[in-house]
Amino acid sequence: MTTRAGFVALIGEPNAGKSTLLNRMVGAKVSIVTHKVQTTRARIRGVAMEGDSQIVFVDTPGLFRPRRRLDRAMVAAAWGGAADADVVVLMVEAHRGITEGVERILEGLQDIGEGRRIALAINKIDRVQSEVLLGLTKDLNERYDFSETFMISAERGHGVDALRQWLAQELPEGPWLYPEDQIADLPMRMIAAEMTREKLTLRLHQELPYQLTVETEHWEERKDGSAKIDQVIYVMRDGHKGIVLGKRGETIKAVSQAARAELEDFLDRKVHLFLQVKVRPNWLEEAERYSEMGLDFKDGN
Ligand SMILES: Nc1nc2c(ncn2[C@@H]2O[C@H](COP(=O)(O)OP(=O)(O)OP(=O)(O)O)[C@@H](O)[C@H]2O)c(=O)[nH]1
Repeated sequence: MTTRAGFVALIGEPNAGKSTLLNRMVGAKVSIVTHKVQTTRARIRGVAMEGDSQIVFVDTPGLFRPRRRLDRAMVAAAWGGAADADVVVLMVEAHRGITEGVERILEGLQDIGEGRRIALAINKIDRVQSEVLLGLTKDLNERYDFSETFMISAERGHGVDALRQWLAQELPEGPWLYPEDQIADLPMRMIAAEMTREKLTLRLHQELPYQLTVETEHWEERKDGSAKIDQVIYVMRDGHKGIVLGKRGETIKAVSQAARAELEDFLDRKVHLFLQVKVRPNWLEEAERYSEMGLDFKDGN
């Protein structure tokens, strides 16, 4: 049997549908989808098996114009992920077409495209008429010579199998990177932290977009089959702590319940989730935090 294995980077503007596509291809909720933009802060990978190929997905943060230092790290991470990948898939939203952001990514592709397979996936085709789609396909292929174009709806699953099959056959021959039986629990701690962060983001809306981070500190498998998970929510200021806790602890309680329910669903067993809120000032500026969030692709990690 000839096995294949390699890395696939999904790139695109924030909200393009990268997480949704990743979840579909991997078949489990490994990367968190919310309606807010720029939610994918960490490098979260999922692994999909397709025939004899093992596809390791790198879900990059949104590529957007850097503003703060963290944003620059995110952009570097996004391109770093693409530059390390065997195959890159650029996702473009069908109804938005060639935006300024897409233009910038197309320019960036010129630098990393050398000797790499780059596919175009026009996503959200459920939102446009076919004439629009054909026009967009033509325009994009005139600007960049894509190896292949796919028209997909990540949300509805249209075209996703074809894309996954194509990716599988494009990967280099070689041994699998992860033992098949380990795939499911690859980044469990990270997934769990992302679930809590998603619930916080949904609950707090505009109040605290970036200034918090969640880490899973402890994970204990109990004899009765349940899991005890301890997480810390780090905020930047004392004032933020109060917001996360809410009046009489209502916010944190609701977040904890929602996250626990999702974790139980995902793990298919009982979960005891303990959340703590701690202040860690200036974490945005701490370089080592970047690496914990998986943002330093280039440093051999
Ligand atoms: N109509 C439609 N909506 C979609 C489709 N795919 C994704 N979406 C929606 O688009 C929004 C963004 O999807 P995400 O998967 O979070 O996008 P992302 O590219 O990972 O976003 P960032 O994490 O910000 O980089 C969500 O509300 C999805 O439900 C699709 O095929 N059709």
